[in-house]
Amino acid sequence: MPADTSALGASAGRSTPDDQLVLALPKGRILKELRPLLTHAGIEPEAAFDDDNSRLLRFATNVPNLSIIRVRSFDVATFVAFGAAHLGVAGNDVLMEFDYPEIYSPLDLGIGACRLSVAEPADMIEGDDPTRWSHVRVATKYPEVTRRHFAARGVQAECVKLNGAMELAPTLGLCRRIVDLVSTGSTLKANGLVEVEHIADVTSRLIVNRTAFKTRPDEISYWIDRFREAVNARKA
Ligand SMILES: Nc1ncnc2c1ncn2[C@@H]1O[C@H](COP(=O)(O)OP(=O)(O)OP(=O)(O)O)[C@@H](O)[C@H]1O
Ligand SMILES: O=P(O)(O)OC[C@H]1O[C@H](OP(=O)(O)OP(=O)(O)O)[C@H](O)[C@@H]1O
Repeated sequence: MPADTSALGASAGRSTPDDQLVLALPKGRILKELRPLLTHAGIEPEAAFDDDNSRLLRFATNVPNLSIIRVRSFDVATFVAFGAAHLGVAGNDVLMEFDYPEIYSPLDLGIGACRLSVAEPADMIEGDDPTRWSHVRVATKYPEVTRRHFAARGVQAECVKLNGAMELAPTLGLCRRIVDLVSTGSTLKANGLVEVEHIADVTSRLIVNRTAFKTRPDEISYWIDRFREAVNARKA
């Protein structure tokens, strides 16, 4: 049963775009998994949200004081950290990379499960001893996480920032190793790479701007509770 949002006290016509709560959602694969959770939490975006041809970026919902923005996954964290959005959904890969102190992450949504790993060409593995590395050159979308991961054991990581298709980098001589997300492992396999180190497990989280949580505690707690119920219903 979707949640009864009338408990929020937001009646049609009462809120203006300026006082609406803004929920930032990532485009792409997470959105597909998130859709049933949204419905269960009682949020139905306007029709344009599901129309791939629509150029709209901010969407009204059935809840008068809640609108949705659809942005790139890394930008969800930035919109929430700067308070431009009050709530959002982001993978902990993104949260680890930015490490924004303004973001509070109260709920694991249990979607977007994958892992962040170090990988290298399969034919390099024999004779390669990671404990002997002192300097590595790595292609990644996650330079901060990568540097921290290697620095923790005294290895200096030189990171080459890429935004996708990291798996191409070793074959084309850009670097010998990559740090990227792995789920089924098929992208690594198809490109002749193997995982050599696990950095972190990844799932998507509900995130909240800390200041907004202090200034609008009832509304934000309401949505955390609705999402928690949706996650529990999915597990049941
Ligand atoms: N293979 C995967 N399996 C499961 N979850 C994934 C996988 N790849 C990415 N994710 C999760 O989904 C989030 C968004 O990834 P996605 O691939 O949709 O965006 P992107 O194409 O990398 O970024 P952008 O939004 O900048 O185009 C990641 O931050 C991660 O948390
Ligand atoms: O282990 P797998 O199941 O193969 O998934 C891993 C792939 O998924 C992600 O890429 P995505 O498909 O999002 O494309 P991108 O490189 O454009 O981000 C990630 O960057 C890997 O390339």
